[in-house]
Amino acid sequence: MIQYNKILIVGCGLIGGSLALAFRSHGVVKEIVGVDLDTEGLNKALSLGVIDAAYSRVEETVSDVDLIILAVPVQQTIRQLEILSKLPIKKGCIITDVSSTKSDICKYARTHMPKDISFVGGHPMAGSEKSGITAASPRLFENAAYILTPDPDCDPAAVDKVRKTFEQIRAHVLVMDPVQHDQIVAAVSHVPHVVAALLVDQVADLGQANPLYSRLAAGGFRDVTRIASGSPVMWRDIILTNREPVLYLLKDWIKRIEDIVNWINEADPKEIESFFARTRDWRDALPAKAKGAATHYYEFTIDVEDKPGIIGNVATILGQHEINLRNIGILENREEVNGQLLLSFSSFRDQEEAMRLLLGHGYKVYVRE
Ligand SMILES: NC(=O)C1=CN([C@@H]2O[C@H](COP(=O)(O)OP(=O)(O)OC[C@H]3O[C@@H](n4cnc5c(N)ncnc54)[C@H](O)[C@@H]3O)[C@@H](O)[C@H]2O)C=CC1
Ligand SMILES: O=C(O)C(=O)Cc1ccc(O)cc1
Repeated sequence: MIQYNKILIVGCGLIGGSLALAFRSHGVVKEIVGVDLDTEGLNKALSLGVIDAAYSRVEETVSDVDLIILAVPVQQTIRQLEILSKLPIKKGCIITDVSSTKSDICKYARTHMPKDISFVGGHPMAGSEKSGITAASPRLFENAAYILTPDPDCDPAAVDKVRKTFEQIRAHVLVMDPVQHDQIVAAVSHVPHVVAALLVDQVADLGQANPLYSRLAAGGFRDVTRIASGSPVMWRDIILTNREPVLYLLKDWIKRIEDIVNWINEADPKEIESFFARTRDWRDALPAKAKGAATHYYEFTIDVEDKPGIIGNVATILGQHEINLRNIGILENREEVNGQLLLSFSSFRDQEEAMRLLLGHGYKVYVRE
């Protein structure tokens, strides 16, 4: 079992916060310190107990940490590596990152980082369209692929330690070359993001002249465009650091769009049906989504006042009655949902019992569909 004395998380948002929570719940670390430019988010991470101490710059806390996690947008990750390369880092400290693209970062680390610092590039294939500490979850990485892209010259003991660290939070670690990584994620993540944004852009333009477009944008449109709600800064950096593979695939798209335009133009039923049949078959054959953070079988929300200690209060009520709370999260996006605090349980019995208790303590309870 891996246990670090002190981990530094640079960027206490969705991914940094989720890693901190997962490390805590799996005994990976004794103390977690956080750095973030956004003081509001950083203070929230501190008051929620996600981190033990908060700093505004890495310089203030770096000297005695054993593992540094860079969880900031891609271009900021490179900037942080530059800063770290000039600081007195503890001997044996390992640096890893979580950025969605790997070639530029790994190239920078290989050419600029001191040789006695082990940098192991990383990318958890788990996340969401939400940002910030309030969207963080300790179970985000359970059953998710976690890709590592170590340099061939990196100390194998450091790579092994990083692998074991992420396995301990129940992720499935895969080691691959950064260039291959970027080509694959361009197809399964980056181009889909561009396409989702294009779909939204088209309907948004049409909607300017007619509000019925947004009123009728339901079901399928919402499913296929969910990811377009992601952080614009994060996605800007991803696209700008993976230009070649993204451009290659978008040019391929133009050809594919031309094919579909031709089949529709020619009213070709055979081609149109066979296109929908082969894409459905491939989609249906994808492995079933593993049970992870996104799957909460028994959950409800409650209304709570925005004051310190409220989460602790709810957790205490449930803990005193030995109800196993699986996850607790603050909902920022209140669309179609009553209640700000989402509680998830492993069983229907726990959910029912928790609802009864919290109602008894005066909380307003809302069951989700
Ligand atoms: N959102 C997702 O689903 C996933 C994101 N990633 C990668 O994880 C990284 C972080 O993304 P999220 O956690 O989603 O974003 P986020 O926006 O939730 O968190 C990023 C945090 O970094 C802070 N930050 C930005 N620049 C900084 C700087 N120079 N110094 C200190 N703090 C700084 C921000 O204030 C923010 O709190 C990105 O590189 C992204 O590509 C990887 C997998 C999934
Ligand atoms: O919202 C989703 O479903 C995502 O796919 C999130 C995501 C965003 C960026 C990544 O590099 C990895 C995962």
